[in-house]
Amino acid sequence: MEIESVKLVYFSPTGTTKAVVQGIAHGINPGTVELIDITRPDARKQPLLTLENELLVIGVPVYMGRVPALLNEWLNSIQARNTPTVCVVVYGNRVYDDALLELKNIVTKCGCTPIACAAYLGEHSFSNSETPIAQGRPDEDDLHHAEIFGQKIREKLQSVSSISQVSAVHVPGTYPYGGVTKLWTVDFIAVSDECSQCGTCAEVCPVGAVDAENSRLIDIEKCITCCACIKNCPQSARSMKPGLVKDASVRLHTLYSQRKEPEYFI
Ligand SMILES: Cc1cc2nc3c(=O)[nH]c(=O)nc-3n(C[C@H](O)[C@H](O)[C@H](O)COP(=O)(O)O)c2cc1C
Repeated sequence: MEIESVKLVYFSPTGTTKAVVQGIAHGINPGTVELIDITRPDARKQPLLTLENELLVIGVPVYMGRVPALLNEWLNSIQARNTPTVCVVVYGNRVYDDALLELKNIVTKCGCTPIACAAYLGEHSFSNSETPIAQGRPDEDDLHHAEIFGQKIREKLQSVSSISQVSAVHVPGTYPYGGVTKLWTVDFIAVSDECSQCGTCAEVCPVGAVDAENSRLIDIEKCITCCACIKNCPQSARSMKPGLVKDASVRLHTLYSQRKEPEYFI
């Protein structure tokens, strides 16, 4: 099978998932790559339709060992017809639990044919200069790994003449899934006087939780604690208040300091 085009789909509030799937696409080296960034709420209003002659690469971060629940509706609405698909989860050096299996099962139900899956490492959303967790990842080695994985995907597809000949992929995980889908409802963002009300935080929020006129106003019922607003603030005016999320950051920094390596299944 020749790959003519790749649809690169990603949800990536702090950019690590995007970097990983782009690294994989680099290795696949197709004619064209269409980026489908589903991070912003507007982008998730548009359903995805794909066919057998396209390759779909879908990347999501791991939230509490699961596929982020806010993506369920959009992911389940994908309309595919035997589309060869690569499932990728990116996690912050703790665990990915059953998230990869969950993503694979969701896309299979939508008509996709998983041909390869992988779990990569990304700097943890809760990481900061005081309590770094997987800081700087994906790094050069991770991106090299992603490129090699991309080349292997290409070779796998080139070794068959139709999608029906592709061997099944097995990934770790069990069903019913472990992990947690309900995220914390927590008021954890401190905004300093450095804030210039530039509106970047509202723009980058994947769930529209930050008020565009007053960046101090955060709807904590909507907030998914992704930290995109903290990490993207041009004035570094946003940080974590003492409490649940900051404590988690300290705990993760202490418990998960040992470097984990990416894995692929093909
Ligand atoms: C609410 C939430 C839950 C998370 N749960 C996990 C987890 O269970 N295991 C893990 O290793 N990392 C976890 N992370 C970290 C992210 O998976 C990781 O930082 C990822 O690289 C973020 O992707 P992004 O840069 O594309 O936003 C969590 C992050 C958030 C915000």
